[in-house]
Amino acid sequence: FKHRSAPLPPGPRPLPFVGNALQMPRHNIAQSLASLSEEYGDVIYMHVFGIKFIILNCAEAVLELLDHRGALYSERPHSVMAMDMIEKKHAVLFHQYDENLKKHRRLLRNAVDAKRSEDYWQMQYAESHKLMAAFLTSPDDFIAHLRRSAGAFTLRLAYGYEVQGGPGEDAFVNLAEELARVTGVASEPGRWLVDAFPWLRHVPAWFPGAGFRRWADHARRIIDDFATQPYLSSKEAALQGISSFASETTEFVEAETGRPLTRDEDEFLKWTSASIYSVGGTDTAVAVNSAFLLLMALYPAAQRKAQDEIETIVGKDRLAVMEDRPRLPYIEALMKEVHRFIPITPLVPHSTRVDDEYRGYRIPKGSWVIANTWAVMRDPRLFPEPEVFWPERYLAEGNRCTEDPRDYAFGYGRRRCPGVHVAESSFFIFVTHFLAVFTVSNPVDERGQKLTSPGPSTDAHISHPRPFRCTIKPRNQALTELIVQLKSFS
Ligand code: HEM
Repeated sequence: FKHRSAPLPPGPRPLPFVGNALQMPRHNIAQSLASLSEEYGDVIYMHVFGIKFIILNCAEAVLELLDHRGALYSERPHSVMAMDMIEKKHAVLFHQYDENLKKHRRLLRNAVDAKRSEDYWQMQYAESHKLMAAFLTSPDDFIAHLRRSAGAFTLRLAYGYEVQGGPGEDAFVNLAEELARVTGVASEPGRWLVDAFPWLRHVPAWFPGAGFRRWADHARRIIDDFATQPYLSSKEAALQGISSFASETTEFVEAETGRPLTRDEDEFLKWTSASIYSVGGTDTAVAVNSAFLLLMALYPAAQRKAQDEIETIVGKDRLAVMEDRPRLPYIEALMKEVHRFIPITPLVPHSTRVDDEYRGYRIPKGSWVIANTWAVMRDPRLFPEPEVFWPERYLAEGNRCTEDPRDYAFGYGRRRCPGVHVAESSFFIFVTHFLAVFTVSNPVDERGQKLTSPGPSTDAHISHPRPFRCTIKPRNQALTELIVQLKSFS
């Protein structure tokens, strides 16, 4: 009762019936929500057609609610479109916080925790060699190469599946791309009227104006194909002696129970495996690696400094390995600064099952409690002069900033990303291999206009830099030859 009498957090004045629908930003959403703090403070309330949003624009509020009060704030917001109509509720990312989710996360942790992720280094090097070779052959297609490479790694990890052909040629990689598109559209907050009026879901698909139902049917088919087909392929791979997350987890559960997987367990593991490939490694790796390329093209002094460090510590005639990582402090700082400057998951939605109170304000149960990670990364109290791309800020030669942007970039509390170790080793390998072999320069936008800053990224829930072109040129003859050789062995 105490909570019910507290006022809601401040926010833009709503209109009758539609609430804040007209003030809810549609473009550059994270930045626009962050700018509301000037008028309303760090914790903001808005509602759109009855859906309640609490926007958290500072680290203190994000950590207090999503981390320290994690027992209350680990739900996902209920979205009729994303969860019911396209039945993504089976998917780990959209799962409610219950015993099943804990089980999914336990299985994932077993496979990708800090220690186990070392088992994948060889696989990651091999993929990186292929990626560097593809950059040598057709550097302008760098995004397609990044996408293929990320898909290849996660398909191998999750299912033991080897990607076939070049960019755009593998059916599973194409499916993942379609899935990323579908998921982004389905989960945009407040986009679908059906979220406000759940009874609309019962309107037949042929009914005029019921386009959302047809769209949901299409999305459901994509998601089913996506979860099922590669999972079936993992069983074939296992028969040929190729192990994977899916096959090793099957063995693990069967050894524990002393019997084959039941149908329900098989279905369950299908969705855990799908989370590695869908939520996990694919779209995120493309986003973070392309953010890195764009930033290196924009800030050549930082690129040069990173290349010098690699040449001094690793040398000019081999590629870095994970054991080199502790000896490359500038690279580590660079990776942190990429995560800070272009956060690829700028808005992270959680929800709460109970009414709560924070700073004297009421947090109604069921609200979308959105961590604005973009705002945290641009907070001058944490990162002085946040608009400056400055990896040195984390080092003794800079201002020894002790904040690590990765504490925010991978989410919060009990829903924090389970794939962080695999993600960071992939990123390290990409950064060091790329900078040893290539230099990137001349960033221009789609219309050929010179870029001088990264500009806002896309508004999808995994946010990518907007399309850009750049020049990627080899800089080291010996390593170029090495890449060609390694490619021919793989
Ligand atoms: C640069 C790469 C990555 C970034 C920035 C990233 C970031 C995130 C974020 C922000 C979340 C939401 C956390 C929250 O709700 O508080 C998340 C969830 C998740 N991530 Fe990652 N991730 C990355 C790579 C990966 C990889 C490689 C895997 C798998 C091997 C993975 C698997 C997952 C899964 C399964 C979830 C859902 C967890 C849940 O809802 O409980 N991610 N990630």
